[in-house]
Amino acid sequence: FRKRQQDEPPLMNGWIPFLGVALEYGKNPLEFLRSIQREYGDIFTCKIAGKYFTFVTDPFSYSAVFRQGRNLDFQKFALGFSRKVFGHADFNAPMYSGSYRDIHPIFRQTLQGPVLQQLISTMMENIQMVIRRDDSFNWVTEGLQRFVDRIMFEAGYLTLFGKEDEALVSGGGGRGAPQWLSMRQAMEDFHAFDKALPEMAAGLPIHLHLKAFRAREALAQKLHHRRLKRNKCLSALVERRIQAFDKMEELDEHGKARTHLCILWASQANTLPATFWSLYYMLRSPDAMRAAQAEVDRVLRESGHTPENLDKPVVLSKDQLDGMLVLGSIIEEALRLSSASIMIRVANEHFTFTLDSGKMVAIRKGDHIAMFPQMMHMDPEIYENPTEFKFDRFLDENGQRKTDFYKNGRKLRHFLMPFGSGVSECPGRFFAINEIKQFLTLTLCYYDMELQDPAMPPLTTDCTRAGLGILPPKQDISLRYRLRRWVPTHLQAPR
Ligand code: HEM
Repeated sequence: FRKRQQDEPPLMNGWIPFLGVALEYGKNPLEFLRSIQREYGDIFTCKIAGKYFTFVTDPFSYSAVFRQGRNLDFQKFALGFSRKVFGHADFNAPMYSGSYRDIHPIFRQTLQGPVLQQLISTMMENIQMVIRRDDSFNWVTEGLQRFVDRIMFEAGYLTLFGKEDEALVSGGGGRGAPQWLSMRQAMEDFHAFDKALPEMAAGLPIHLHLKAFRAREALAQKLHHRRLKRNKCLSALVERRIQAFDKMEELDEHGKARTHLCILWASQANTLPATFWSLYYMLRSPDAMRAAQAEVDRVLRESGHTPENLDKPVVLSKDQLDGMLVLGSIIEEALRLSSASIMIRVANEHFTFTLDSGKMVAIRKGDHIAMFPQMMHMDPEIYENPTEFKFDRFLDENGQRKTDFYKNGRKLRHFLMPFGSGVSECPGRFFAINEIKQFLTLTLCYYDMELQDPAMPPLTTDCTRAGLGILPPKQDISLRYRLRRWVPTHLQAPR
């Protein structure tokens, strides 16, 4: 057990060798960290599974962490973690680290700025392609999570990795079915792998999780370069990464495929539950439904969806989606309630860290600095009744996006961080918000939807995701829906 040195933060060694406080932390990180914060203040160190994590819990001090770029490293931890779970090469090693430095910026270059429009247009087509395959004009019941995953997994996958050539998939015969069947299998594999991820994050080798291991390898098979290169409409992100990894001669084909698996996971693992919560909270709140439906109707009307072109797919620009502030607020509120990401940096050197309060603490080389924004998202001083869903929490009195939130009478710079912040901030965040907006818009346009049992007590989250992002619900819930024969609501007779 390590001893606390002078000027170091309070230290929680726990009483179990190696594990430290891992069990208490893993059971419910939010409650555990809150209780330590109450006792020891805004900064403290916990031993978790053999490593030392110094938690910075004061949101005003987050900027001080982000300013420590020289002393605190993000890549080392992120690449080490990703290598462990996805099984790709060690890109921290000298033989790869030079070339990998050129690969990382591809995220920002292909997921942000003007190129985003193309990604959004493809996603719009793909969501509608999946919805239009549906023929449930009579009421059907399905798990809400299943409904969301079925549509969003396939649409998101095809948007990034392109569509397989149907003639090749079906041996030249069938139309349509093989692509979706192969997507359904990929979705099952994705869930089998993703479910085991928290345990792998805690250190369990994937080989002890045979089902997850097989699922990971099956997914990687689909992402071999020779197969991806045959696909139509590859995203710029995947195309550029294929070119870059092809230049790394040391990597074999399966090793390259595993690097694409990281992208598949990053693009789906948080988006699926975030979409689930956005739709769930919207359906539960009559006020949210009314406001969202009015916004969707307005935008559809503006983009010319008239009775003459009802059979044509809905097309919305990025600007139109950006202007959908009610949906934006619903999504941000759902993210606030369900996000439990942990942000981690590793100290390159011994250094002194100065908190916003002016207090100084000594940080040891090799220790991890951790931020857990869920503590801020659930702080009643910042968000009144923090466990309640308020669809317009992120709208001001003029209906614009609200950005002023306060603690101790001071305005917060960081008040909502489901996507992290600083150097490691999620590069896919703009795409993610847009694709959830597209999903909500299109499901409101194409379906009548209601929860089977609206009076059921609110779903709770499963709080054991080891800081890996958006928490899934503890269980699924039944959704009733039927297609509306492609008629946008503003063109329907009042119901
Ligand atoms: C609601 C959906 C999403 C949420 C909540 C989310 C959240 C996050 C978070 C918390 C991180 C790590 C930040 C950190 O460690 O500080 C991250 C990283 C990342 N995300 Fe997202 N994400 C979402 C969707 C997406 C999508 C759709 C994509 C891609 C198309 C994507 C691509 C990535 C990538 C590539 C990284 C790693 C960045 C790096 O290594 O620098 N994410 N995301």
